[in-house]
Amino acid sequence: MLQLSGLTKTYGDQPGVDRVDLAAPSGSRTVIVGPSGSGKTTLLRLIAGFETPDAGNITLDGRPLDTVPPHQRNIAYVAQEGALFPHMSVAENIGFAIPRQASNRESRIDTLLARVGLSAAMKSRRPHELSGGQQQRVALARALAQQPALMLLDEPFSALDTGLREAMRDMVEAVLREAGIASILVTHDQSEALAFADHLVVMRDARIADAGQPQRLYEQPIDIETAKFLGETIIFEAAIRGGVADTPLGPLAVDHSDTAKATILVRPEQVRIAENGTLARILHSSYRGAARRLELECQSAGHFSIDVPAATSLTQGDSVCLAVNGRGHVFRSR
Ligand SMILES: Nc1ncnc2c1ncn2[C@@H]1O[C@H](COP(=O)(O)OP(=O)(O)OP(=O)(O)O)[C@@H](O)[C@H]1O
Repeated sequence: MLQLSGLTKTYGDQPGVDRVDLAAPSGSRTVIVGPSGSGKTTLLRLIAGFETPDAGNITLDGRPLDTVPPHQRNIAYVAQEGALFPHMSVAENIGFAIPRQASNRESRIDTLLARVGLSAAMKSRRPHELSGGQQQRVALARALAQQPALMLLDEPFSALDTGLREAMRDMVEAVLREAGIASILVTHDQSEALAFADHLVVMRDARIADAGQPQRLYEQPIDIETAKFLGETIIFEAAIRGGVADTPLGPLAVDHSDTAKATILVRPEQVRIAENGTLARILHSSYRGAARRLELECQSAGHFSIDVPAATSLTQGDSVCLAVNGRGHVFRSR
């Protein structure tokens, strides 16, 4: 189990990471998301030991890491571009952390290659003879060869295109799960974060803005900024009476006690077209293959977009009635 408490790192007068507390149980998958400059990479580099904290501490399985150099931390690091040794073959890269004299060295390299979905024919290739996705697979195999307690993944899929990205993400998740290795993944991509994480951390201005189970963060984010960071939003103010908010989209059950004025979140996918309900006008309709996206204007709930079946006959200028599924979320802080 990795434990961070009060972890702080400042560059001049610029906070990199500010009083961060975090626990990652063994075998867990933590994802850190946040806008550029929010401190994600700094946090990973502190954990890896590439940076020294100004305050706070890091323990792994109860052992303080303050004075432990990076290569003795039992932590592997996979960077954005893989950073393979260019002059070494695939086999030599993967075998880097396996002692030369180990009798099972070759078979371990073969097992790791297979585990990341690469054929044995790749063994003698150099990194420049591999695609971006293959290079990232080798980087992952090299990190797995260290048999770490914790794997740090800093935007490891960001150089790959969408389809490959998803395949790689699923592969990495499966491999780490099988090996029982805890991981901390940094990404810019909200959907990647929600898909990979069992614990999601949103960073902002060097601090943790919100953390918890991905579904909780998506449905019940702590504040408007976190809500917007994790997906599209419809936000309005309304009074709550008897657990029901009187909203521009009609009466809506909410997760908060009664108050005269609350700020409420609804996700656009909760909104559907209904026989009757709140009137909205279609400003724009665009075909997206699997669905059609309607950009709507609703007098008091503003502009937002919803996806409907692609075959719909609704077009720009039409009026529709809207209803909301599920509950609205009331922000506790703003
Ligand atoms: N070596 C450094 N020297 C000075 N300032 C730094 C250094 N590394 C990071 N910072 C600053 O610390 C803050 C956090 O940077 P960090 O790279 O951790 O953010 P990030 O969330 O990983 O951003 P990105 O998503 O763009 O990679 C930024 O304001 C950055 O300018």
